[in-house]
Amino acid sequence: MKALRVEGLTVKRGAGPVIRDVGFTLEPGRITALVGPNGAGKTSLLEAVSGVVAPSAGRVRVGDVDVTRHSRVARARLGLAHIEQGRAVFPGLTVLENLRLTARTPARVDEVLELFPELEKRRDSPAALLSGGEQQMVVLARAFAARPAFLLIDEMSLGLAPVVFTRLLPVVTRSAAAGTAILLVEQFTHLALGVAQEALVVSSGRVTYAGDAQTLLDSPATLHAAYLGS
Ligand SMILES: Nc1ncnc2c1ncn2[C@@H]1O[C@H](COP(=O)(O)OP(=O)(O)OP(=O)(O)O)[C@@H](O)[C@H]1O
Repeated sequence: MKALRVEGLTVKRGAGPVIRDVGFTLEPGRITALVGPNGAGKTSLLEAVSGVVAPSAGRVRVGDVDVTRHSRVARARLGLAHIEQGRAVFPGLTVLENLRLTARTPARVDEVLELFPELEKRRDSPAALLSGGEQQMVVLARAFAARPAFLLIDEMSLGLAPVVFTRLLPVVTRSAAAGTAILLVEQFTHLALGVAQEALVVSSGRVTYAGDAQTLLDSPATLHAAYLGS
């Protein structure tokens, strides 16, 4: 299976660069937690990888293909999915209808519902009637239904209580176990590091830590220093 490689990525927004010379690799089946202070550039980095914004320098490769100038749709065809911050369900459609929008086959819908037993029970409910946590599950399930090779997830916990968010994490782990490479941006740093194998800390647009996630969990001083940019 292919890896996604980011090299020397620089993104300019407004007055200047908000991402500077960032590089990392997403490997199949691995979860990378991307954490850092507010305004560090995490969302901008995801947007440059998925093609929402164009970088001013650097490259994004999917396997051997340089996708830096590819449209978002072209990247999606190569297996790159991006769940953006605040991404919503289609409220008037049932859970099943929401999933059918991205699933390639009816069998894929059934597979995804097996991953989300909570949704199976509500499959014929309009998505608007689900709780916030269940709606976020629909958003995740819709992304998984497309069986992406690479999945960028931006603050899945937004608006959710930590206890609800905790219920979503095992699904992310199962999806990685099925081969998806995942980049997980999260405000709940410790929860994200807890499910990830790799970690990237970004501070003021630069990578200040790249390596083992467990090391950051074990060393609050290292995490703190990376947040401060040292
Ligand atoms: N559309 C935009 N135009 C100009 N500047 C922007 C735009 N979007 C973001 N920025 C700026 O880019 C910088 C990085 O923002 P970004 O949202 O990528 O950071 P973040 O790490 O995701 O932050 P948070 O954790 O608060 O969501 C910030 O200084 C922000 O003000």
